Amino acid sequence: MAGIFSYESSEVDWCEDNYRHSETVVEFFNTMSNLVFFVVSPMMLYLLHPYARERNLAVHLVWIMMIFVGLFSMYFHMTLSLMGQLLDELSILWVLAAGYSLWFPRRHFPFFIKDRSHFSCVVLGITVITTVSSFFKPVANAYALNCFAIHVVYSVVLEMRICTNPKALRLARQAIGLWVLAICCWISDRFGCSFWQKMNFCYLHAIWHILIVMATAYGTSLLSYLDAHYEIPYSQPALQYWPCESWDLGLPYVVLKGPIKTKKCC
Ligand SMILES: CCCCCCCC/C=C\CCCCCCCC(=O)N[C@@H](CO)[C@H](O)/C=C/CCCCCCCCCCCCC
Ligand SMILES: [Ca+2]
Ligand SMILES: [Zn+2]
Repeated sequence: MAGIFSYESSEVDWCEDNYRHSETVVEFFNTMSNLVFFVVSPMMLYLLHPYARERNLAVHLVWIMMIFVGLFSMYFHMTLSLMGQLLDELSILWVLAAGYSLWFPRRHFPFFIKDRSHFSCVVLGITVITTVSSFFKPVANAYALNCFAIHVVYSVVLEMRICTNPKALRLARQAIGLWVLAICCWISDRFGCSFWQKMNFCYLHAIWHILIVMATAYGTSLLSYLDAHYEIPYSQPALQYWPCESWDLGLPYVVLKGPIKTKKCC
């Protein structure tokens, strides 16, 4: 049991040189780049609050859980322990599960699903089974997670085929663009390490952390907008960017321009 906590007990080792910048932190830049989770998550919690308050406060789960993903990812790169790897991957799995339960478009539900609560129960069941399976071949977990990510992108593409809002279409292109850049960095770090070592540039996994957090911010704002558009249309949702609304640059979020049904407490 103690073995899974020991340094370098994971089979996974990223391209960055181990112990190059510190004796206690195995991969320094991969560890520190996770600080982006602690900056972006509270901002997204704040920016999406009006939509969450009107629709369902459970929406906040995604960005609260993202703080834990950042923590576990830091622990993983700091130790490269098997425990760190499992915590990192399982926390991502549960964020994906929360995202699917909240935002997977109702019109794509399989025929046997009655409503969103039924869908969430099925997602919960699949997530529990996947969590148990993840202990059998941990080295395969990241690939399975990337397959889920491809399905998320595919669902977004399907939604965009019927979407006519130019701001939402632009946001979808930005989100998918960020995700493509992120996954190229992840794959290149995994499989092209000898090349990047020759170039003396082993920071692609650290760049992946930053890009995937941004892709998630863009993706979750888009999915929140689509959800509000279909489920609470009276609230007249619209997309905006913080801090640079005029350039459509920064962190995207949903504003509600119509009447609000929930009571304002303060
Ligand atoms: C309709 C479905 C809605 C789903 C909502 C999307 C919720 C976002 C889910 C996950 C957040 C990603 C967090 C990334 C953490 C990175 C930590 C990390 O680097 N881990 C690696 C080890 O250090 C590990 O090898 C990585 C494994 C692969 C992770 C796959 C992440 C999936 C990201 C999905 C992003 C969707 C973007 C949508 C764009 C249109
Ligand atoms: Ca390494
Ligand atoms: Zn990582």
